[in-house]
Amino acid sequence: MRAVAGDESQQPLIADESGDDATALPEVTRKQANRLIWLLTLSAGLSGLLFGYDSTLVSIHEDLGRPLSTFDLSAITSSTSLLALLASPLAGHFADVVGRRPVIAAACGLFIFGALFQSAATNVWTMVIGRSVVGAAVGAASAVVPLYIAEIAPADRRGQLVSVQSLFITGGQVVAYLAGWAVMGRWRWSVGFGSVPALIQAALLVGMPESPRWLVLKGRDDEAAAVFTRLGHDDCDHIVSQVKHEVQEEQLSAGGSMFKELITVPANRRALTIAAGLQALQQLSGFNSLMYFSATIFSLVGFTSPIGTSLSISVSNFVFTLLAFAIIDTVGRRRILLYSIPFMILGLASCALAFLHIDASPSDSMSPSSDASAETSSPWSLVLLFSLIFYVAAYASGLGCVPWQQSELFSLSVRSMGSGLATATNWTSNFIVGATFLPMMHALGPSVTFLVYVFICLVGYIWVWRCYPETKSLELEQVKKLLENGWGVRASERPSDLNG
Ligand SMILES: O[C@H]1[C@H](O)[C@@H](O)[C@H](O)[C@@H](O)[C@H]1O
Repeated sequence: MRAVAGDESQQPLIADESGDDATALPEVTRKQANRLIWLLTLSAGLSGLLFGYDSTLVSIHEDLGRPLSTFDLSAITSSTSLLALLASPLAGHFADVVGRRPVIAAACGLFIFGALFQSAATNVWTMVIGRSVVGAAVGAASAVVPLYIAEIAPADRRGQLVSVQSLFITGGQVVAYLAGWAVMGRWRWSVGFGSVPALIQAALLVGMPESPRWLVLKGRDDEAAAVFTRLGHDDCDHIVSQVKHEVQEEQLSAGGSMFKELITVPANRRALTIAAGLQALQQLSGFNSLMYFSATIFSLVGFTSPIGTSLSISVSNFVFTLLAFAIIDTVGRRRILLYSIPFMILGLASCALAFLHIDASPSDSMSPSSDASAETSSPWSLVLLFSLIFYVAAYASGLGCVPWQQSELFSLSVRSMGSGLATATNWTSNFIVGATFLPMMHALGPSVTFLVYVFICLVGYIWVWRCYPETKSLELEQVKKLLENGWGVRASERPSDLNG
């Protein structure tokens, strides 16, 4: 357990919220609180399943009134990420004004509506509208769900609980591949199926309490204390007054405007730089080019079952997210990234090498070529497959998961706006990678394209090493202190320095 140097007023809060303190509660109460925290995490995390499911490419081949052109396909696929990037900062704003829970509920409603609308689409433009509605839901949920989970989680399990969302996302991507396969072209079923988890979530939302920290922010202290009690804190008045004190301090220093506070207060500005930087790095390292185009890549290099091979990418992504989930609170966020990014670089570099030996000339189509089975895979194609899986494993155990811890970096009064802006950075970068991957493959060739991602990961590694402090086990209220006088990397690496 840690305290920030020189800040005596934080000490009791740390004791209140630690896992140790929870053991002081009667066993039954502690178990009930644990169960509730898990239930809330899983209910909120269901949005992640929809995020993963809906952010995967839909393969629609007919049935929309005309054969689909490349333009139609890109409009259908990019509408999701475009709307997600617009919706996430808005969701951050509304999560501050009306609360975290109503925004999760609104996203849930949009998921249901969007899924049904898509499955009834009669032409390209109605499909684009359906995808856009789902995109807005994905954007809102991806900004607010990790924030909600971080605000209800005990400090020592926060990393793991927030990572549940990543497990759901990557699980949703596997299910989307499997569903696409199982329905074999009956895409109306696969898009409509997206409404099922959303309906389950709608039912679960009825019993979901508002984030107690947001309640304190809005002066609803009694309600906040009641939620903290249900979450297993035994001295709720104390934690409420600590969070309140924090809010008052922040409001005094910023003079009212949330955006001004985010940009002008140095600790907040650093938090935003780290959160948005990590999200940009997650996307610009190129992972989603595999998610979206791996079937195309595999058909180019002559694999007989490109879709099956692509499934191995999404399954590896899911399996290694489990690893991140298991170790994030013990190894820590920063250390996981410092250990895993070098392996990403290695994987990408050996992909670039393999491509040098493979005759892969990209075509205009985004769909895997159907006569790929005519070619035979060379040993270099196998090297490519293993390198890609290696890269995915390294990505999933670090960069795929860690940036979603973003909300812990922000102090309460700017947390939702900061998380919204960082999420918008994720979707903007996602859009850039989706739009540039195939043109880069054409213009630069596959080897150089992969070397570009190597370069981005190298720069990202150095930046993480210099600027991203370890936040594991710190209270949300403490992280702000860490960022007050610099990036806080040294202080966070030496727990003894943090014990005032
Ligand atoms: O954390 C998730 C996860 O890594 C997904 O697999 C990826 O598709 C998303 O873009 C990312 O945000």
